[in-house]
Amino acid sequence: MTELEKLRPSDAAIRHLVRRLVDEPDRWALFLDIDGTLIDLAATPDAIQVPLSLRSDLSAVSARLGGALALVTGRSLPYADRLFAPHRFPIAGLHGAQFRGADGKVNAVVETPAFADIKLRLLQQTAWMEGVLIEDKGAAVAAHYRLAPAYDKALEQIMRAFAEEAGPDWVLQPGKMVFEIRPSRADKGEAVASFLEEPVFAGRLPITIGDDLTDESMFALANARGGKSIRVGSLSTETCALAKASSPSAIRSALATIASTSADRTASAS
Ligand SMILES: O=P(O)(O)OC[C@H]1O[C@H](O[C@H]2O[C@H](CO)[C@@H](O)[C@H](O)[C@H]2O)[C@H](O)[C@@H](O)[C@@H]1O
Ligand SMILES: [Mg+2]
Repeated sequence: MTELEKLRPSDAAIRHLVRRLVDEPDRWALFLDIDGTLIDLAATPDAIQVPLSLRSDLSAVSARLGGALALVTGRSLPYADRLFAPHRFPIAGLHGAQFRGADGKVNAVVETPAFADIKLRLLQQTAWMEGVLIEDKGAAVAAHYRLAPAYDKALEQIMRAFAEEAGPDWVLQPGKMVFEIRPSRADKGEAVASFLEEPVFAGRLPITIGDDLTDESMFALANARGGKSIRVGSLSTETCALAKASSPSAIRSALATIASTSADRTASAS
């Protein structure tokens, strides 16, 4: 059974996507979220598993698209790079606040002493909440409650207060079993807009694929530019994505198919 045949009937948008990317590799640019989109969610941030083939499939798809593939993630740049080493893709980290274009140049918000102090006090104030994990990402911080769901409201209150104290350069970013404080300078939509100004991406239509609230801004950007937006997983909240995919596994199957389909075998992908 081929990777495409493994897809569920509800993954029609993914089959269509594969056809588009195989048939028209010069027309599209691909923007991919990481957690919950490329990689299955796990109990803790460090418990994720990156399938070995995903790295090489991403690299092959990127080559096929002439390099017009970028990762757009809430993770920090160094963390995301480690996940896909030895490959290094154009990437936006911290939900858009860190940016490395196709030319390799990095533009990133740096943490201030005041923000470092907030992170320290956040650790102290949540130390009693068994199961709550604080993920220090430099200029952003995430408070995870996947292992302690009873603390969601208490944690939201604490994070809201710290986000307010941090001032207008930071903003509260809710996500899947997590509250984050991230730089407000750029969101994922603005990051995708910046990529589209680079020569490698310019003139192409954006395809954005994500699974969470933070991805809504890049869905909206893709919709406004005549591209495609795909939300992965079950929809517990409203989304402006125009299509859906059942799971990260469906996205990986699509990438594997594109990676292994040579240009003269286009017809077999449909
Ligand atoms: O924008 P993304 O690439 O999807 O990153 C969003 C956040 O993902 C991570 O947290 C989420 O995934 C964890 C691992 O599966 C899971 O344990 C957690 O509950 C999820 O919220 C990551 O830890 C964050 O830093 C990212 O911002
Ligand atoms: Mg995600």
